[in-house]
Amino acid sequence: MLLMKDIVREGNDVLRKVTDEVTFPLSDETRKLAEDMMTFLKNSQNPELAKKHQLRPGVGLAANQVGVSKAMSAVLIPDADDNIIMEEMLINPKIIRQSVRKVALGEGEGCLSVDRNVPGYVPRANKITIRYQNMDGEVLEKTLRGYEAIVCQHEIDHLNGHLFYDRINSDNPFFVEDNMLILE
Ligand SMILES: CNC(=O)c1cccc(C)c1Nc1nc(N2CCN(c3ccccc3Cl)CC2)nc(N2CSC[C@H]2C(=O)NC)n1
Ligand code: NI
Repeated sequence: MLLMKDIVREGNDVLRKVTDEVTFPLSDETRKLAEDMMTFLKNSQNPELAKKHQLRPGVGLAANQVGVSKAMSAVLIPDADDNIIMEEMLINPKIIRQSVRKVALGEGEGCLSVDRNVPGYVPRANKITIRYQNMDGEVLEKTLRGYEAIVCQHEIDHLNGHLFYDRINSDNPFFVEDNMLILE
């Protein structure tokens, strides 16, 4: 199982490279990695397992965060009652439509590869449509808003070598762009 020691931290070049397209059918190795990434997120959201294995909780994990430069991310988003509202392997994801209107988490963003607090709003499109492939190679499209849109943009950024703080306004980290929504 993946542990925090397997998570690559900022400063490692693999986080700054554009990841390679995933080809189908998935090799056994790639399929297992995808499964391990989703299992990591599940374990990280389970209080007992997170405590036992010292896991930081996350709702998204990109393959280059575990040192594999492939365009795939696991996303596992629960709601306040721990019902899963999104469980998806995003393979070769692309944002094909995005709103002008921006959104940002009021508390800022965290990242499993960044062992420090970087305060500030991370402005992202409030509504996006992504095109991606699932584990069977089927091409799917999904429209996302708010928190789900934020998480998927954070993960797709990873696959393109970006980290969340690249998007924080350096002059004024808490600058609120026109019409920007702040999610508390
Ligand atoms: C610096 N301030 C902050 O971090 C921050 C501070 C406060 C609030 C928020 C909302 C913040 N922001 C933030 N909180 C999260 N979590 C909230 C807790 N949760 C979780 C925790 C426990 C069990 C189950 C779960 Cl589900 C896990 C996810 N996740 C992300 N991000 C940014 S997009 C990718 C995603 C990610 O997975 N990061 C590792 N940001
Ligand atoms: Ni991250």
